Amino acid sequence: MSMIEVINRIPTQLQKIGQNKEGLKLKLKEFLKADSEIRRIVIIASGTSYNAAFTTKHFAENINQVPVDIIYPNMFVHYYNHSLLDEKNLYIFISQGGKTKLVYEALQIVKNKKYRTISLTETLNSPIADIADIALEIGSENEEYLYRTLGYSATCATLSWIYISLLDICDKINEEEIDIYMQDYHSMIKNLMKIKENTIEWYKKHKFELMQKHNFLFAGTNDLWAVAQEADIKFMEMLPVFTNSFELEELIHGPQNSFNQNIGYFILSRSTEDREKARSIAAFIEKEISSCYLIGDYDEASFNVSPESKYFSNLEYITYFQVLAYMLSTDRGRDLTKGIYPRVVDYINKSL
Ligand SMILES: O=P(O)(O)OC[C@H]1O[C@](O)(CO)[C@@H](O)[C@@H]1O
Repeated sequence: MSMIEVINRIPTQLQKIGQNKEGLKLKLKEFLKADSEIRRIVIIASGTSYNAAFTTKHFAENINQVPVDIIYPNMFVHYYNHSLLDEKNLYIFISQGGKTKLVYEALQIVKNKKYRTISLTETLNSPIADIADIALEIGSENEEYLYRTLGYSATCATLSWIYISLLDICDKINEEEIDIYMQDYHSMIKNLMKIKENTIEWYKKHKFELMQKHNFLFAGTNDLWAVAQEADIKFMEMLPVFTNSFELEELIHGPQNSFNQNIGYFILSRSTEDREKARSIAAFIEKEISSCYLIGDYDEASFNVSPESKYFSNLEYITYFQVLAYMLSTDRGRDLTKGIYPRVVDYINKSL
């Protein structure tokens, strides 16, 4: 099974996640029944799992009116002030593999305090799922590659439905409003394969230029910053080349000094969010340094994602980068079934 087939499976899996929303809500309701007040949502996760939490943070904070903190497991276990842990918080531990050592240790810390814990893993048959108060599935079922594409999109989708369910449990949303989210979610799902096809066409025209780049840089604002961060990690682990990502404005607070023509630049933007800033930075890079690809929802963009969704368009944007990472890594001759340095585990092991 090639990775593009995994990417092709994303719409079906997202569909299933949407269909499971009642089951998800019931599990959460049963768990939270005694006390549904949530002061903060605190998420502990690494890599792509962290990026999925980051991508949906803005949505969660807007609809639930509850702050969402996302903390790397190592920071949480060793350097976080554990006296800040609060029984009114909801702690979510995400690990697609279900056995990331520090996510497990972080969960143990919160569990020892008897505070509320939820795990999100690919399978419930995993050490992290075993010790959480409630164990939820991400919805990726069985992703074949370690370089997660389906897992990222599924984690974003499941988190979004968790956030909508939390509103529902507290009677802060009615059926019609839930239906608006569901229709919008389906519009996103329906558009993913079209974006995939358009990306392949776009890639054919830009392949020569992209193959010459030594590094890549991604920037965006709001949730597109999180998508930029996920694109960054995909290119880094798959192509593999060294990459970096920035919040849009931060791009010109230092990084611009290191720009050169060997870097491929991607600026993610929406017409409603900092469009002029994105255009100005792209024009600067394009005229002074090298090609800069504006990835947006408008015609002047180098690639128009043409998103159909209002609330879940980040999953439309990431499709472009998932497909591009696959195309570039394949054309560079990368075998995605193997890590570049499997011997790393002789030095340090991240898994239980
Ligand atoms: O979600 P998990 O299984 O804890 O893994 C964390 C990260 O480690 C990787 O598997 C490898 O870096 C990433 O793909 C993933 O995001």
